[in-house]
Amino acid sequence: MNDMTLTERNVDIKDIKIAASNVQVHYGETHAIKDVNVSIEDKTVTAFIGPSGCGKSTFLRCLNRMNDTIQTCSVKGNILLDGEDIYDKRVDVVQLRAKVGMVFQKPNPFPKSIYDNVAYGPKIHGMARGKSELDEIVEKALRRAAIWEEVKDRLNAPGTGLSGGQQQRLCIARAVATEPEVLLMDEPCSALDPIATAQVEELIDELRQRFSVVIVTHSMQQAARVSQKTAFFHLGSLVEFGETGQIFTNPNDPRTESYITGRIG
Ligand SMILES: Nc1ncnc2c1ncn2[C@@H]1O[C@H](COP(=O)(O)OP(=O)(O)OP(=O)(O)O)[C@@H](O)[C@H]1O
Repeated sequence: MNDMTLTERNVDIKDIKIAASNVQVHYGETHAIKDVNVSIEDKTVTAFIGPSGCGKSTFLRCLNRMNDTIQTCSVKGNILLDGEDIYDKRVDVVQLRAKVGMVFQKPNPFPKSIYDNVAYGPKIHGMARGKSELDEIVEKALRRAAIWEEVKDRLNAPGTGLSGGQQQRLCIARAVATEPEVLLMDEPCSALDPIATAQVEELIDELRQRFSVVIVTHSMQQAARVSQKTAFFHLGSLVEFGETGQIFTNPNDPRTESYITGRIG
């Protein structure tokens, strides 16, 4: 993808959080991702869009090695986080996933209390020296996920007892509690009503002040609202990547244009 080289996009190398090159993904015989090159910038929301089955989620899962959990899946190519190869044999995937957190399509709180959902990651990563430090981390994460006021009086209640929108914000709190550098979100609003969606979108905008967010979405309105960069995938290839405004108003590739005008999808 020549239009994404650093020089042409005028992006300083220090602003690149994740650099993926020549990424290929197979599920057995299925060639799901075909030679994808993309640079994800720091403190930016990047949206992955494209028709169903084009490989958006597969590529997203490459960025924190979530595909490792799928037996038939093989990932080739190079993915660097701050210049370091995340597929290097020496990389501890648990640490990697704390740095590159993930929020899934369906809210999936653990069958534990609200407090324990958020405290779990910081505990296993030894981030707190005692109970009061852990309490602070939990409160900070719940505040950042804009759900503190709603749950502060029932931290010991089960996370699964919250509404869908609250559960998703709890999952976001759980993901931000380990102080990630990148947050991957796979259709985070697809199970939410418009009010909860608006809350999560507002939150995404706040989160990007601190780190880079990559969001897979089927909603072009959502991509246009929340992202600064957009990547359009089609049949496993990254067809076009650029400023969100440009992709939606003046795409370079006819396939992007067909998708955003509703002719393919
Ligand atoms: N676990 C899996 N095993 C086998 N094939 C898979 C698996 N997950 C995805 N695929 C295949 O890989 C391709 C890309 O799928 P992927 O889910 O990444 O697309 P997507 O763009 O995220 O789709 P959607 O928008 O429908 O969620 C598809 O052909 C899909 O059938």
